[in-house]
Amino acid sequence: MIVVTSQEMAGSARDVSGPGWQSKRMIVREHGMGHSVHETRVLEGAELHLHYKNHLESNYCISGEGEVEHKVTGEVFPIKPGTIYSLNENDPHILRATKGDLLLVCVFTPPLSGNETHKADGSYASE
Ligand SMILES: CC(=O)NCC[C@H](N)C(=O)O
Repeated sequence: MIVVTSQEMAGSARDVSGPGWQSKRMIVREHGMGHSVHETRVLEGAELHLHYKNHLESNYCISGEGEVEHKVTGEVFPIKPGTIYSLNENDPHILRATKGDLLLVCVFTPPLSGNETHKADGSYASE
């Protein structure tokens, strides 16, 4: 069994941040689960242009409010506590935190190794 706490992740090599976000990679590739699970905070007012070309990602909102815009279709979906959105087609998107920090439980497949930050195109490198 694998047990990891947010508290022990704080300040570790798997506590990673970028412009407007911070993420604790709690379950990662080395755990062998086939996915990674992160506690992600997107700071209020942040607008992230993301395109996970090499990964599928789901995000479940715990607190805060925001929206996710599909860059191709132009659709905009509100995000509030209890909302999950899944980028099942490697969808290019814009994530906005509009009211408070967005606190998300984030799942990546295939799993991240834990120390990734975004490339210029909004993706993470493949393995
Ligand atoms: C929602 C999103 O993709 N935020 C950026 C950080 C990412 N969730 C991660 O955990 O690396």
